[in-house]
Amino acid sequence: MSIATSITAKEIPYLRGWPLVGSQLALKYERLHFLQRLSRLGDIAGFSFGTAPHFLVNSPQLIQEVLVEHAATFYHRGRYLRRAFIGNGLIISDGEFHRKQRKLMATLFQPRHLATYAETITRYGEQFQQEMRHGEVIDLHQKMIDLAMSIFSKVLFDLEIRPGDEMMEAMDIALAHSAKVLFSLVAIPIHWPTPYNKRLQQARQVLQKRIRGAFQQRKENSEHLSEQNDLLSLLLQASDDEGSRMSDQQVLDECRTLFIAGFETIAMALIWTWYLLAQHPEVYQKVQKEVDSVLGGRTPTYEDLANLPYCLQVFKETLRLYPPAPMIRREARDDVEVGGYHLARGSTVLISAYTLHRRADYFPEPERFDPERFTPEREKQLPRYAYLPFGGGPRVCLGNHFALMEGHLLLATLAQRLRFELVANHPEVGFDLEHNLALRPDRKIEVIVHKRTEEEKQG
Ligand code: HEM
Repeated sequence: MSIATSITAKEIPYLRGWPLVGSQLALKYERLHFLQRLSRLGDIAGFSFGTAPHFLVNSPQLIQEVLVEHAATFYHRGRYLRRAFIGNGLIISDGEFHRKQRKLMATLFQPRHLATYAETITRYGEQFQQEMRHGEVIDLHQKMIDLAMSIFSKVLFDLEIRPGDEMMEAMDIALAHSAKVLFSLVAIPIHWPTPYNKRLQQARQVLQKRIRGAFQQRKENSEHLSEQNDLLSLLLQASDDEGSRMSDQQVLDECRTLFIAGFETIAMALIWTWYLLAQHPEVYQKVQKEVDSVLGGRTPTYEDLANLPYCLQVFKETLRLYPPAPMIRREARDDVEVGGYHLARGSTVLISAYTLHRRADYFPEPERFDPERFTPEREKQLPRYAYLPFGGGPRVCLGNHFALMEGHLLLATLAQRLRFELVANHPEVGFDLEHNLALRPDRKIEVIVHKRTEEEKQG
């Protein structure tokens, strides 16, 4: 089955869904499986969902057209997120306002700031490993969420958040809600007094209270702002070429945005990294050999990263197999041609790093975990937009350098001191893309902690 969307345009293969609901159930309950079925139809494939035409675009060339060349035509729709949690933050904003905000916010991730965030990351990493006991069984999933939350709240707001903090649950509710509304044909207004909305409002209040608290504190001590290096303080000081600053409301919206965009993605990337390493001892040994020879027992610094290339390869390969943000969504403002295919105004385009990263023509034996794919020489041979964990074009992830640095540093810090072994007969984990935006394991991942001895380190 295929559809020709104009007389001259090429035909787009099409996957027909159920009458009335189209592919809604498949997208809601078996999203990854459904996206993979679509990707097998070709570089672009259509499916039915609601009244608007929907397409999965799965080739580097077409993705470049959507995200870069026609970036102004394909916009990012996020009105439900806006109402509920983010206001008009960077993920939601559009056009000239987005461009201006992006420029302002890029200053937060300059190398001199990254170097100070690096110190926070390794401090928390060392604290984490010190608290581990040899032989104990831990829930890797929960521990990585706790670690990522502690680091991110420190970097973002200079807040100390410990496991069990109310922020954890509030974030979970916020993220699950964002995912729920993304593929619902009917959205219940959030001011209706349903039990679900009550929980949502409570979560929103927790996030607002804590973020406003940190914000108020900066405002009251504004004379010390320039001495502080957390992202909130930098946002308050950021100014454009004419010297204008963001309004207070905008600063708050951007803080919430950074939190929502950055925390869960990093946490998931860390979980998948350790899960894969526990399954591949030969890769783990190579990581440990590298950290032992470069660091010799000391805590890594930002400057060390250039000398730890294998650790970075491992992290990049993890993001290929399990991209924490596995789907990007855009809508066409106007009729548009993409790769000779005609897409009508109002069409929705999905881009899935999960299916793209499984194209065997770019990643032979795609299900195999193989960090050698990311040696500098081999990475250079990949076509642009074949590897897309952070998206691309004017909306490419703002925190991509930060995220790579955090993964790289934590890998080096922890691998030097610890080894994780999956408990015997651990079931294969599945993916929970139905309840959250990020690619999450759908169950506990239990591992046994091994603290490395000096003999082990000397090989
Ligand atoms: C491994 C971790 C991460 C992954 C895989 C990831 C992935 C992504 C992707 C795919 C997008 C593009 C979405 C789109 O085009 O619609 C994005 C956007 C964004 N990310 Fe990340 N991200 C990560 C970490 C972070 C961190 C740590 C931060 C903040 C410190 C962050 C902040 C943002 C922001 C603000 C945007 C919106 C950019 C815009 O629309 O201009 N991300 N991220």
